[in-house]
Amino acid sequence: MGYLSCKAGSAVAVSSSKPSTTTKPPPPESPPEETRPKLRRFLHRDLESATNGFSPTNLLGRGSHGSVYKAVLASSSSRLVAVKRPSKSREISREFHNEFDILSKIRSPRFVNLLGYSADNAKEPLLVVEFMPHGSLYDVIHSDSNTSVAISTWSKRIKVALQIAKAVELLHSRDPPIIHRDIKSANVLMDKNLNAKLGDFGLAIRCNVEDHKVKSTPPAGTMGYLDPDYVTADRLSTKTDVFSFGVLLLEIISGRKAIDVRYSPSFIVDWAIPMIKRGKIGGIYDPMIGAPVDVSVRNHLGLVAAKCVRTCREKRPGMGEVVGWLTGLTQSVRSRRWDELGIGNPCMMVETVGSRPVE
Ligand SMILES: Nc1ncnc2c1ncn2[C@@H]1O[C@H](COP(=O)(O)OP(=O)(O)OP(=O)(O)O)[C@@H](O)[C@H]1O
Repeated sequence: MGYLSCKAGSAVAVSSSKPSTTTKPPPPESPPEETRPKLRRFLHRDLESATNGFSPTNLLGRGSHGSVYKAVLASSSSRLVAVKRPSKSREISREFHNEFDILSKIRSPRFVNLLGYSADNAKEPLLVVEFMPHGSLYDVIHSDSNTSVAISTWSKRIKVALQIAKAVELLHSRDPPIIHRDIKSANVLMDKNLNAKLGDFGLAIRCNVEDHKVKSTPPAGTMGYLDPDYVTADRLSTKTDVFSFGVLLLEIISGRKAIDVRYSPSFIVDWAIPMIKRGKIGGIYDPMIGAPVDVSVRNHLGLVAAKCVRTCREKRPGMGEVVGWLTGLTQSVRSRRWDELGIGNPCMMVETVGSRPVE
């Protein structure tokens, strides 16, 4: 199983299970996976009035890069959008421009897409992105809202995990590949039909064409999701995102936060993997909805997450494989076909998870 390392000058090794866009075009009836966006340029004053002067009542949330506001575009039949307004630090403004740079080149139903921007002189730049009425997956999982109820079945949770996996796979299969570097539940947003979309491309890096940037960009990401193997700039690889996705999958499975100091161990990986190794995989499932009834689904869903968070990045799967497994899981909620997928024996896998001694 190959993977892409972002080490400067390294060759691109491609996942064997990755679909090739040249040999396997999507069927004509399906929406295009990815196209180049047509962006609209807005006047700053129009976005200011669309957000009621960046009113606190329009505030959707704050992140480390700035604030996000709900806006009504009077010029587009009162369309709802989200306006991202950066904070003033130089580092943040670099992330802001990076997000524009990445999202202005790609568009997919799997992403929170860029719709437009404002770049008036003497005013701060603004990004206009799709409005996601159900907020972040983090909020959906960790709050007691009605939307939490909407993802309280295993078929829905696996579907959400698959949608995120497909979004990351889409980034990794670009030429040149894009590494997101900040996969986490707060960066997955839920649309009106509770479909999961990947957002926040502020830390994303395009490999190879940006070798100089890869070399000079120190490791970054979010504590709790960060690959322990990504310790220096040249250790960046697509497997960095695979690790973060594995943490996110454990979060979806267990309903626990990536780091939760109310528990010991507080890190979700240190909590879940020993349990899987001891053959107590049922213990990692969200007690709010109980473990999947189907033993095959119960074993393999946790196993997919465990494979993604392996300490040795070479042993982690590529996102193409993860998509294949989760696709199989969505089907095997109804029919058992795990043996055909060749994921292997869960017990064998447990022996090789992480760097801890084999039990
Ligand atoms: N397109 C959107 N539609 C609706 N709500 C959004 C949208 N984008 C962001 N939000 C809301 O705003 C909050 C802050 O988003 P933002 O991307 O600024 O930060 P974050 O991802 O939560 O944190 P950080 O930037 O520190 O990683 C999100 O948690 C979400 O609730």
